[in-house]
Amino acid sequence: MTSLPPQPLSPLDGRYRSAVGSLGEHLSEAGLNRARVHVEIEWLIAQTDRGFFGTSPLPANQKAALRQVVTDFGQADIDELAALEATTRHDVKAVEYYVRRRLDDLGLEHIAELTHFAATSEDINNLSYAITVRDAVQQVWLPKFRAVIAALHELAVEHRDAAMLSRTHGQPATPSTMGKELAVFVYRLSRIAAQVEASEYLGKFSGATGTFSAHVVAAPDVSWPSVSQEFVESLGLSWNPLTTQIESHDWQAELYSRISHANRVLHNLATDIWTYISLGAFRQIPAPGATGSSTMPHKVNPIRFENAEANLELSSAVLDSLAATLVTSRLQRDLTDSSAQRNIGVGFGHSLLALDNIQRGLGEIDLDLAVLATDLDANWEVLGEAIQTVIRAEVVAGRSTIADPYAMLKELTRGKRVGATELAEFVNGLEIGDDAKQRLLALTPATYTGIASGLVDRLP
Ligand SMILES: O=C(O)C[C@H](Nc1ncnc2c1ncn2[C@@H]1O[C@H](COP(=O)(O)O)[C@@H](O)[C@H]1O)C(=O)O
Repeated sequence: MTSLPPQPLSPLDGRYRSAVGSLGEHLSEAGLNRARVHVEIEWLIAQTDRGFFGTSPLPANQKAALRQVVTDFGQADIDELAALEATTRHDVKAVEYYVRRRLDDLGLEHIAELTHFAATSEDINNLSYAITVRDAVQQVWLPKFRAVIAALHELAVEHRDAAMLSRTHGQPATPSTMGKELAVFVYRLSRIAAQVEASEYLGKFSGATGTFSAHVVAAPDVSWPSVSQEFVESLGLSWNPLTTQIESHDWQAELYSRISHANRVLHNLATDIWTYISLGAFRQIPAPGATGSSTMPHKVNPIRFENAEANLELSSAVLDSLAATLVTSRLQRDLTDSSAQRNIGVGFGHSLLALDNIQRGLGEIDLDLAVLATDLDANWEVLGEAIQTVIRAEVVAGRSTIADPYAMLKELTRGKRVGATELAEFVNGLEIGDDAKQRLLALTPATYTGIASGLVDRLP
């Protein structure tokens, strides 16, 4: 047997590439390296702008040329960095040498020694991760998450009045509407979206052990904490003033826990929709040319929701692991964070893939109102709650002397099938006020939905 050409080990880079490829712009090794080059170049510009060590601010065309190194970053640069790293065996040192070469190309050798000046690798790495994770969240993950919420919101509004039998413990319970049940998820997911939106992205820039030691010994008169703060903030990040060698990664733990929480709520949604499909409440719209089962030709399987379920679990496994491991680093640093952070894209990728499947799945289902109506009509006993509650109110109001209405309704309905006629007879025989009796006689399982429809309108 001949060996296969090199193959991706992760399905995210294989069969699912088209659904998650946009994350690679930020959370890939190349995305990280481009951000590192960006940070190194901005640090060069920040230093010369401040005239450190007798330098002058670079003219606009030279700044533009330096920044173009970042905007033009492509395959040749990826390869060059890989070749450099093969020698240095240190990824950030490779970036430094790459930037120095670009300074040579641009005739800026006189500032070469300011490349990576006073910086430790983590100064570059933590800012690069903060930038790439921020951009991945804001430009890719959140828009997809918001699109799923919007699709769900639309379905909730469309089905706001679609009465359905509820099932608590899987058993028939007080009816609701499909719109209200979907609105619950819209509300939950929207809260998490707002939390993710408000996430903080922290950065440190303070040298090998967070003490500015190299900085101070080279330039004792500079207010280095201010320079550090200004530099970190100029990259659109929040400044972390007090760290060891590494940024402490608490913001990452917070963010990954939030995404993982979103995954779990989405998992709840996926399994609920799966169950509604299984009960016949939602019909699946067959895709032309698609096959459900290789042997049972009649089948349309809920594969979108099943795929989402699996990928949400995988995403949370990775993100939970990152959230746990990243907050510990022995003494002033160990390198476990570096190795663990390589998998941030894996965590986001599985979540994004799940979102894509949920979005597509939501577009391929149709509510079957006839099935909902049949289901409701087969379960009149759910009105037992309505009747016993109305009797209680009548007793308190002095219009009834019925003793223990709950027990009375339990006797009539518990574990039994009770039809419309039997219930009407029962209500007619009750000693309660006429108003209450008429209200109960008018009630059907399909109208016993309280203010479920109106609750949908309360969605923000
Ligand atoms: O500024 C410094 O470099 C200071 C140095 N600490 C380090 N900080 C950041 N990166 C470092 C550090 N040490 C190694 N490396 C390089 O990290 C890379 C680890 O590879 P991987 O496990 O694949 O993530 C891999 O490229 C390693 O070479 C220290 O001694 O405190």
